[in-house]
Amino acid sequence: PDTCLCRLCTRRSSGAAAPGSGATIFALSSGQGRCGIAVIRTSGPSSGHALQILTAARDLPPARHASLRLLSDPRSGEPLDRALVLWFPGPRSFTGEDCVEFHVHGGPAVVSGVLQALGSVPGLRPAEAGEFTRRAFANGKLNLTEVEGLADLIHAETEAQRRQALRQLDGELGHLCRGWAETLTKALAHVEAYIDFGEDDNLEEGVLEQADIEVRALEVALGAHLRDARRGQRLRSGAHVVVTGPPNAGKSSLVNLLSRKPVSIVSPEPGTTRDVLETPVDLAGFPVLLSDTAGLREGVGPVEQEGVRRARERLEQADLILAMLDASDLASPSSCNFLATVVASVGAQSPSDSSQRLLLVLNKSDLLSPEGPGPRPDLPPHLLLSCLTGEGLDGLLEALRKELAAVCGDPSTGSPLLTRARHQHHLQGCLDALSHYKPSKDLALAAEALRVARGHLTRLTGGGGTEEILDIIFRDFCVGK
Ligand SMILES: Nc1nc2c(ncn2[C@@H]2O[C@H](COP(=O)(O)OP(=O)(O)OP(=O)(O)O)[C@@H](O)[C@H]2O)c(=O)[nH]1
Ligand SMILES: [K+]
Ligand SMILES: [Mg+2]
Repeated sequence: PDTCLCRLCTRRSSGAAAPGSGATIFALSSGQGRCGIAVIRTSGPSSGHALQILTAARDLPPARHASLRLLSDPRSGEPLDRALVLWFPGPRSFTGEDCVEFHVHGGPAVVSGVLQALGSVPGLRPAEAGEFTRRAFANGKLNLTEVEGLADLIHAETEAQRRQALRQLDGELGHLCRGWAETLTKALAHVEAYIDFGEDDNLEEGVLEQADIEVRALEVALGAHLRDARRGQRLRSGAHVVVTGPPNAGKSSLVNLLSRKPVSIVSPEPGTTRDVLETPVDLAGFPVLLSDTAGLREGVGPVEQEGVRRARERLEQADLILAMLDASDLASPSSCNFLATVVASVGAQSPSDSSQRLLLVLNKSDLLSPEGPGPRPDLPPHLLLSCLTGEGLDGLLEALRKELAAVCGDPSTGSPLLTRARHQHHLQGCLDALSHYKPSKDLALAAEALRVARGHLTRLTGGGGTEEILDIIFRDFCVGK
């Protein structure tokens, strides 16, 4: 253990830290740069001691109460700042260890002065990225899906992402998995009892049948969640929305309007956009990667032809297609061709399969004469818009919100989403293992299938997680988190 020469050092930490957690770590936990208040945290057995040294006080402040204290450098005695300090003795702290928070004035000199003072206290060292959360996980304060939720919450950029991350941090997904794992444990107990006492009369009737019913119900539930899997991942990393249509329909005008910046060149010349231009936008609270593409037409030069090829390629990856036509030009060959190919082929898919979705937008509504006949009566469902006047934009945004809720899943309702490929992998593994559960054939193999299936659920929430997985997940965190 670290020894301290400081005369103030009258007691060690409250001893609540997990055994073997080792060093006490410290870091700036609020953002870098000049700010009103900066928060510096410590975690580990020497936290209380560090607080005593920096406040030159024999006693620790009352636990979990903000106290105003003068902080000074223990080496020179020089005052550093008048700050709020909070003392969180373990295990009732974020990491489960003894923790201290210093709320100091946010000037760079104050922050670096306090960090240096902490670094001079024996037993303290700067924290590595994600180390606070890692300790919280090691001490059972958060399970793995909650850690992922916290990482997502820190990185959330849109409303829907924030809601989803908060739900995961609240442990909804972990709770669901634990319930499923319990079902498997019970079924396993029944099968094992049957293996041991199968011939006995003492065994309750219908033990195996009950296990069977529960396992089959679990398979149905897992299947339903897996079908939702891509939605949660889209919510985390952004849904692909691709704007397509014949040349000059106003695709680039719409992309600029939705992203509120001049992403693409707009001009009266057909064939202006050639490359695929991708921009991240927040559409109605959902994270979206919006792609502008070349107008679809044949018989053009090689460069534009390559643009059309790229546009078609990008179209295949779209979660949601914004199909755009010039409302004043619906009879043209390029419009008819577009309706007959792209719009008809996506529209023909059944809406229940989770493949692509499409919104048909008729732009340039300002060019339609108020008395004249509206758009063709044989058109599929569509929205009228004018990128020029902004008319119809609210309706389009509302339609987009509905479509994106279907594409990404609605994080305010419904069951917890699987936001990562890791979640999908383990649920699929669990389901695959259950397909080998056939107690009528071989009881020992059936029991093994239940064990393997349960193992996948446990690993999803971090039980028996390997260091490798932990490294990948904690890599997302920054220092001080
Ligand atoms: N009147 C009117 N003109 C529009 C509207 N939207 C776009 N335009 C005009 O239509 C022309 C083509 O617009 P773009 O946004 O470049 O069309 P595009 O579909 O991206 O064209 P390509 O990239 O060449 O395929 C430009 O002159 C725009 O100013 C609209 O709502 N009303
Ligand atoms: K154009
Ligand atoms: Mg364009």
